[in-house]
Amino acid sequence: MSLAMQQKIEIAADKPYPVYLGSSLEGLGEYLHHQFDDIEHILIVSHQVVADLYAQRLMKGLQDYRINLLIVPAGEEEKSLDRLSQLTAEALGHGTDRKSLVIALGGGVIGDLAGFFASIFMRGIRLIQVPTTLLAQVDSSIGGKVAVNHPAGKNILGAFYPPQAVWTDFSTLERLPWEEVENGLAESIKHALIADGDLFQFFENEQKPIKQRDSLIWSEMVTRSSLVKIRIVSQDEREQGIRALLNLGHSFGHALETEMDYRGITHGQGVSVGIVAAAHLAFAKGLMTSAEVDRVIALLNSYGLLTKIKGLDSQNLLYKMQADKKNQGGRKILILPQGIGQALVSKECSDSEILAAWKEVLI
Ligand SMILES: NC(=O)c1ccc[n+]([C@@H]2O[C@H](COP(=O)([O-])OP(=O)(O)OC[C@H]3O[C@@H](n4cnc5c(N)ncnc54)[C@H](O)[C@@H]3O)[C@@H](O)[C@H]2O)c1
Ligand SMILES: O=C(O)C(=O)C[C@@H](O)[C@H](O)[C@H](O)COP(=O)(O)O
Ligand SMILES: [Zn+2]
Repeated sequence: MSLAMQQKIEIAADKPYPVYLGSSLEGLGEYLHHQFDDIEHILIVSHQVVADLYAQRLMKGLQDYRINLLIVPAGEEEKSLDRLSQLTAEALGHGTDRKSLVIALGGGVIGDLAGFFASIFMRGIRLIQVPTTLLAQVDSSIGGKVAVNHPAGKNILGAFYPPQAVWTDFSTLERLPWEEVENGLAESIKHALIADGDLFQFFENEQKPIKQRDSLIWSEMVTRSSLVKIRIVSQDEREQGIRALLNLGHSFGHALETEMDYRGITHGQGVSVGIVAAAHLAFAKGLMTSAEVDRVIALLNSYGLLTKIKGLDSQNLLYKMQADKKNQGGRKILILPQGIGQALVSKECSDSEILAAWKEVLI
């Protein structure tokens, strides 16, 4: 995969920040030198596998800084208060102070965990997101949501904490295992379904080059999908309105993840099954035709994404949905697709309609 030209896109927010698409890991040091004159110490938070692949390249540009690399075990279950506490102890042991910078080098788990750590350590220290999974590049690194999970609810403890910058190097996706690509595709297809019908068609038409990891098509896929997220969070940083659409599939997906104790299911798989459930609910509400529901399921299936799940109880899952952050006054609020390329926020879904949607995806 060759390096594409770097593109800088500014996110409109209370504190605007840039997303650099198609940048190079080696170039981050020069950027930091140029932007900040008061950083001496950097904490890089990563997984071992990612550090083995990319820490050296990143550190090439960081020779003038005192660097500590903190390794977090991989897995959604590590996005926890326990791991946050462990990170805090390690950071203090390394003399981290208010002028230190955190670099989150990894996927969404690292971005959310290290990001939440940065948001609360000494009441907040600076953060740069360096996303290395497809999911993190198109979704989690953008928009400032950071969090850890709780046994009773996904991302229940968190913050809106914009980074100083998002530094996206497409070449880090070269060695990403296909099952992790699938997780990113779930969110990318979600972006297409809620806001960009042409992107949905792109996913339908470009299956071969996407599966073959054609570098130009991948750059286009990451860029177009990131642009959907950038456009939405720039209009509504704190989810007062349109940003909620990015939660399509998540009321169902988060319930699955919580019910399974964040093990044996990935976030992307939960989202993929959740999109299917939301599409069935949208059909029941007259918002989608059955042909459109079939089109969504066919696209997810064509990339090998999960569209049904075994061995779970719909009543338990309905109960888990009570922890959804979109709910108001005990009423469930769901995001429903409206055809292909549009979505809406629905406050009108009854428990029996939601249970019926669950039954469509449970086997
Ligand atoms: N903050 C947000 O807006 C937001 C958005 C979407 C998802 N999320 C969160 O993101 C998390 C899921 O993120 P994810 O799907 O990236 O999973 P992940 O962070 O667990 O990464 C998946 C696996 O890929 C490995 N990996 C990472 N980069 C690699 C690379 N370049 N090459 C090879 N292996 C690599 C990791 O070590 C890990 O084992 C969930 O916790 C979800 O809630 C947050
Ligand atoms: O950025 C957002 O807003 C999203 O909803 C993106 C989601 O893909 C992501 O999983 C997010 O972390 C979910 O947010 P939450 O508020 O439901 O925890
Ligand atoms: Zn998500």
